[in-house]
Amino acid sequence: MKKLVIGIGGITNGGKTTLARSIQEHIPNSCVIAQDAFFKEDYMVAIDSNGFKQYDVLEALHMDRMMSDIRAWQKDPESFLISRGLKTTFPRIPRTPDEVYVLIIEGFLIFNYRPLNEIMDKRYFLNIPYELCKKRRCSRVYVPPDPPGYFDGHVWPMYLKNRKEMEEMVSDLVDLDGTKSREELFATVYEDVKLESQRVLGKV
Ligand SMILES: Nc1ncnc2c1ncn2[C@@H]1O[C@H](COP(=O)(O)OP(=O)(O)OP(=O)(O)O)[C@@H](O)[C@H]1O
Ligand SMILES: NC(=O)c1ccc[n+]([C@@H]2O[C@H](CO)[C@@H](O)[C@H]2O)c1
Repeated sequence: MKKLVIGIGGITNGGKTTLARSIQEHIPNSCVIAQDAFFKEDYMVAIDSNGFKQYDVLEALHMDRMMSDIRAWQKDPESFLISRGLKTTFPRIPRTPDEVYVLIIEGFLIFNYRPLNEIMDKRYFLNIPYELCKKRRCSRVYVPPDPPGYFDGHVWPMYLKNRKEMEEMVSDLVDLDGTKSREELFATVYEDVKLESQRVLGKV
């Protein structure tokens, strides 16, 4: 059985979730683990001197829990897919040498966390400019909702800080222009993931 782990990271509202889901829908035996599902409960998140909840830092996330889900997938991808209610195309017996299970790890701080970084075979980074990011973010409702001034007071400065840290840790990111259409982004990454799967199988 072969495995492929891809990371779809990037700026908030860059389109990570949209892209990850569309890849998952089109690649058989794939699944998504999304970092946003691991935010700590509101009362556990620190507050800065301006009263802003510090959500855009690794400390706001249960990274240990995220890693244990990932380890469960690594140990037995087929059972993991079944446990998530996803279909597998491979029969349990007999196994064929052409099986590739694909894990898509999606999130805004996935490349800043070393244990996660180490297990990814391919890393994509979705980026959009400040104005578009602010516009998209302001049209979304998070739980809890962003308080007034949150984007410029917390989200953007943290993005700049996290991005700098990430650039010191990883060098092989594939940059994706998040201003492109959903279809164009999907097509680019889909073709690449298919190629990576062939590579994992030793066919290219
Ligand atoms: N290629 C695109 N073109 C235009 N709008 C898009 C595109 N991709 C996603 N969107 C829209 O932008 C918003 C953010 O998308 P999405 O939730 O996929 O981003 P994200 O990076 O996962 O955000 P988050 O910061 O919550 O993690 C959504 O309203 C979505 O419909
Ligand atoms: N619990 C949540 O999902 C949550 C709560 C508050 C803020 N956020 C924001 O999610 C983004 C990453 O997708 C970050 O920029 C957080 O500010 C998420």
